[in-house]
Amino acid sequence: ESTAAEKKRWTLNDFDIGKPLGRGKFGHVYLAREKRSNHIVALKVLFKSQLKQSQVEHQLRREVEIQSHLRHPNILRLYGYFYDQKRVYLILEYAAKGELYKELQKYKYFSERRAATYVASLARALIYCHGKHVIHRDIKPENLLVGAQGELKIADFGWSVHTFNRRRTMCGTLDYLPPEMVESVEHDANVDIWSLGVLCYEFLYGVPPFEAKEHSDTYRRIIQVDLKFPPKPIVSSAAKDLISQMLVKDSSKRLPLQKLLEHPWIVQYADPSGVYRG
Ligand SMILES: CC(=O)N[C@H]1CCN(c2c(Cl)cnc3[nH]c(-c4cn(C)nc4C)nc23)C1
Repeated sequence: ESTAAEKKRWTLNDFDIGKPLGRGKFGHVYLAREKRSNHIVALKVLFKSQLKQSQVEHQLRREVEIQSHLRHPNILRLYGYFYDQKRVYLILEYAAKGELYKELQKYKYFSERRAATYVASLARALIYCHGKHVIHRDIKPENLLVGAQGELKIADFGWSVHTFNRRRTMCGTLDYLPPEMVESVEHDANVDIWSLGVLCYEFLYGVPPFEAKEHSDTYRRIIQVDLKFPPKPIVSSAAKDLISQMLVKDSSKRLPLQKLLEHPWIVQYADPSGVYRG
């Protein structure tokens, strides 16, 4: 259902612009206040010139289309957008406690309670997305923000896609498909389970599991699932068990997100409110 905010034709005059919050690849994000309602938002300003030269207009349209229709406490709202001669403006929910990766840098790694609480809330957000045939495909600390009550918000749906119905290629005959379609390894919602497993590891150890100096080494470690748990910091075997069930090469054998929420580590450590209160 579209709200009044969705229908309204917004312009820059509707907002008082505040301090810059950060820089995305295609422009800046500013704190802003909508004049009539005094509602605080984050205004993402993108330059059309840069969007054009990077051929990401279609990706941006998809991001807006997808994120504006998602309603979940752990997904950053996109209230609307507008544009002028040179720029496109996205009116986004303001996450009062900022970027999660800065917290991770500050603390090096999170406690099991904090990590499990975050992983459980992300799993719930992804279950919601997958229920709408949306896969995020870019779950990483840089795309996670923290709301006023400490709740996690998935932002930046720049890489999300609607999974088109694969009836044609899944149970239909493959006979008529050209080699490039039979060959291409189609990915499905299970890519987000893998990424959540990588994120869980990074929350607990402070580094991602397949990190290496060279990209080629990281690539090899990923395809070989070269998963090692360092002796420090000390992490429970329950956490290692969960991560091991998510970082599985065969995407159909990864622990389903619903099962993740029933895993002993989540049940024992995640705060049921989905909010880490420190
Ligand atoms: C790629 C990209 O958009 N990255 C970030 C920049 C700020 N932006 C925010 C977005 Cl899109 C929404 N809410 C935010 N809140 C903050 C923030 C709050 N504090 C106290 N410090 C910061 C920073 N930033 C945002 C997303």
